[in-house]
Amino acid sequence: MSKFYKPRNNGKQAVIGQGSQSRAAAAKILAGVETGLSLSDLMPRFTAELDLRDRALVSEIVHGTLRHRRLLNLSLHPLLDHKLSSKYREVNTLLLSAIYQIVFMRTPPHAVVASTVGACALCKCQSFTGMVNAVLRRFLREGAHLQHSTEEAIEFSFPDWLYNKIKNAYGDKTKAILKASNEHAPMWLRVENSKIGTDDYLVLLEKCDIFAVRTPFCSSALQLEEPVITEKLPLFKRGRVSVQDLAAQLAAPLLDLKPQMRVLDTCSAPGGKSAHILDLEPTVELTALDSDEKRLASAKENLARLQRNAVFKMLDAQDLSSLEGEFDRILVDAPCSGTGVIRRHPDIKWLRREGDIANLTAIQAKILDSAFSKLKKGGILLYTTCSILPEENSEQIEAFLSRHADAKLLPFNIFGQSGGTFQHLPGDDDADGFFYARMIKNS
Ligand SMILES: C[S@@+](CC[C@H](N)C(=O)[O-])C[C@H]1O[C@@H](n2cnc3c(N)ncnc32)[C@H](O)[C@@H]1O
Repeated sequence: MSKFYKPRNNGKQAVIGQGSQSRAAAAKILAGVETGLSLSDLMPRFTAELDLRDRALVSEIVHGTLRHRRLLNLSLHPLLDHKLSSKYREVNTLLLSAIYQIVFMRTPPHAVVASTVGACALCKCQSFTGMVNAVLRRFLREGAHLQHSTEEAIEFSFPDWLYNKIKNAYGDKTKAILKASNEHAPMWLRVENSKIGTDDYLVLLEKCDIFAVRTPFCSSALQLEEPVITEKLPLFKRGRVSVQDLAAQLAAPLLDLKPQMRVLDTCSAPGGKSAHILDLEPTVELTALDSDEKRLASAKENLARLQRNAVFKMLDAQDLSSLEGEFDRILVDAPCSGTGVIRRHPDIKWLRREGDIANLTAIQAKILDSAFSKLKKGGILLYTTCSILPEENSEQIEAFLSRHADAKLLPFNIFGQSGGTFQHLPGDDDADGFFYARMIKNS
């Protein structure tokens, strides 16, 4: 007997019921992640035809299934008599996402089964309709229980290599980090305070029945009670507000900007911190670089919405020798593992490979060195990542300081604490995981 499920043509036509389209889109997106593509590429591609409600449903199914993938697999595995060939990836992702909907979303089981069975045809696997139906019915018959594991990496659905790195770095705090990384992230706004006060914007939000709270850590930040689409935010199109996590909003103020300064943002796209720099000090001469053409275009678009100007350049920041002159302030918001923002991008858990980390740390070190060579004496370089791994953060900065005798840490206060570097952990203060290091070049 074959080890794999065989497609069967049993002559039955699956009924494509209401909701099948969104289930099929979710299954295709999840299968795409398994082939190494990111959610930011896949979501727009597979949800373009759906209305806003279905898009939100697909997003919830996809994010949740990725958050709990190992546990869902653990629960699915005993229900399968054979393996599913990778040729029929969508069958597997349909089943995983159906279990997610039944257990975590508490969607009525009959609706999940009907829409998932109907989605088989839309995923070009109608020959698996009977099998999908049988597996889900068995899951329900046997109590619809999620299997659990005593292994933390499985229980919190992290790949072993990443779990081990986090455990080595954080010991007892590991469980809290994993738990926070699997939770829904709140939506934070950054009010453009050079144009409108935070309290005034809060009033505008309330008039639109959108409720938000302030934080003691940052005067421009508002945390929404419920996420909304940006189209619903008052004056969004007119550039009075941006969506930006609290931890990211705490970066630009550390640059201690002054009027007319020359400022370099080495890794600027999609422009979140460039925009904040220009809001804090609109008179600075900002050069915004990125090595990715498409992403740089999105930074340009964002700054245009905010009615800000910068000199944009597509450039690999590992070699800045072509850039003229020196800068008073440099931000290196480096490409990183993204391990501090898994709660927003759960695909990171499955897309990153252990070997990526050494590549990233090498690139970060080169960007830091080339950026420092462009810093004026007495100038400030701010290094940030949305990573929680020491090799990209504290160890990276230790190595940098040992290479540059003319660099020294410049202490700062953040989240009520002070130091020359700061590692924020995901979920603390309702913000993302983020690392900050501020250096000054000796004059
Ligand atoms: C963390 S993101 C930057 C986010 C941005 N600072 C913001 O606040 O919106 C890192 C960026 O670095 C860019 N990048 C990666 N390698 C680079 C390199 N060698 N030189 C310049 N930019 C690079 C990526 O394309 C990506 O846009």
